[in-house]
Amino acid sequence: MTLMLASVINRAEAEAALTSGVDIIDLKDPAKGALGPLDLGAAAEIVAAVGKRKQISAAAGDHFETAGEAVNAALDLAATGVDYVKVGLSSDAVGADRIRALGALAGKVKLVGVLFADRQPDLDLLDLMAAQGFVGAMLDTAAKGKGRLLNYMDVAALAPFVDRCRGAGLMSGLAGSLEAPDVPRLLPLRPDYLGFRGSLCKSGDREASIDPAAVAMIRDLIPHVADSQTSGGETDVDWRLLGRGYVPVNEITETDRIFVHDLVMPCYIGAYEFERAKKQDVRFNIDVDVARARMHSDDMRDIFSYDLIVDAIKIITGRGHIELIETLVREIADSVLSHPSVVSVVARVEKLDVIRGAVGVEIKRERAKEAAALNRRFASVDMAAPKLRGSRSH
Ligand SMILES: O=C[C@H](O)COP(=O)(O)O
Repeated sequence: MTLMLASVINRAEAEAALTSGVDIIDLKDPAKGALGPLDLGAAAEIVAAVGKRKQISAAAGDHFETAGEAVNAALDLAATGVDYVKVGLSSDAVGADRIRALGALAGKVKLVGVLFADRQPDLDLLDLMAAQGFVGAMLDTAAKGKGRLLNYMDVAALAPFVDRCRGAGLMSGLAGSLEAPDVPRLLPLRPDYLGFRGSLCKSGDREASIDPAAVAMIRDLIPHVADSQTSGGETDVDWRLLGRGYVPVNEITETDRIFVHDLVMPCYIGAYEFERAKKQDVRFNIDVDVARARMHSDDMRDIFSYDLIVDAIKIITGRGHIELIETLVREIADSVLSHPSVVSVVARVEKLDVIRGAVGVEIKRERAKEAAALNRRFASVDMAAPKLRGSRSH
C-alpha cells in the first residue's frame, strides 16, 4: 500500500492537507531548496497542531559543511517531535561519511536518507543506510523546476530502488516534481509513499500556497485508507482495486482502445546460448480495450494511459534475460490486464533479428473471470492502513 506525503510550510497548510486526507505531513521550506528546513519554531508549532492525527516527517537539509552539522540539524529537528527526519545525501564519499555519522543517532531519531535522481544516485548507499539504522530512503530531485523524477529515471530504473529498499528493510519514498499522470505509473512499483509539493500548489508553483483542489486530485489517484481502520500492519490491499477508474465487470457496456504500436526495443531474449550475449531488437504491438469512463471522461483520474503499457514492457524487459518470447508476451498481457479498467488485451511480440522479417507470438487475454474475482475481493477487502516502519503509536 502506498501512502501520500505532502510537504507543507505552516499550520494552515498542514490543516488543509489533513482535511484532504494526506497520510504523511512533511515539513519543508520550498524556498530554501529541495530539502529546505523549516525554522525549528515553525516546525514545533505544526507538530503541536497536528498532534497524533498523522505521521510527520521533516526535511533537515542537504548542504552540510561537516558531519557534525548534519547530526546537530537532525537532532534539533527530532526534538520538535517529528516522527521522521529526512536528510539529503550526495552519492559520493561525503554522502557515505554523513550516513556513518548519522548512524550514531539510530534508535534516537528515525532517519530517512534522501538520494537525488538528477545527481546519479548510488543505490549501494541503501545498504549502508540500513546498516547504520536508517528507517527509510527516498529518491527526490535536487534541481526543482528542471524536470520530474521520471525525466531522470524511468519506471524500469526506479524499480531497483524500491526493490532494494524493500530487501534492506527500508521504507521507500519517491518524489520529485511528480504530477498527476505520474501517479498511476509509480503505484505498480509499490513504494511506501509518494511525496508531493509543486503539484499541490497553485499553478504548480511549489513556493505558492497549497491548493485544496490540486491536493484532492492527487489524493484521488492514490488509494486511500481511512484512519479509523488503521491497524498498524502490512495489508494485502491491492491498489488496483481501489482506483477511481475501477468499473465492476457487470457495469461495463462500452470500451475504448488504447494502444502502443511498433515499439522496438533491444532486449535480452531467447533460449540459445548466443542470444544471452547480446540484445536483439524486439517489436511490440499492444492493443488494450478499457472500460469507458462513466463520467469525467476528461478527468485524469479516469484515464488508462498508454504510458502504463510502455512502462510494463520496460519493467519486464528490464529485469534481465528472458528465455521465451511466450513468457514475455504473457507477462505483458498479465501486467496490463491487472489494471481494473482493462477488459481485454491483444499482445504481439516479434523478434526482428532472427530472419529477414519477423517471428513472434500474439495472444489475447480477457478479464471476465479475473474481474469477477477482483470484484468479490473488493467487497470484502481488509481496508487496514499500513503504518510506516518505526512510527509512533497513535
Ligand atoms: O518530499 C517531497 C517533496 O516536497 C516534493 O516536492 P516537489 O513535488 O515540489 O518536487
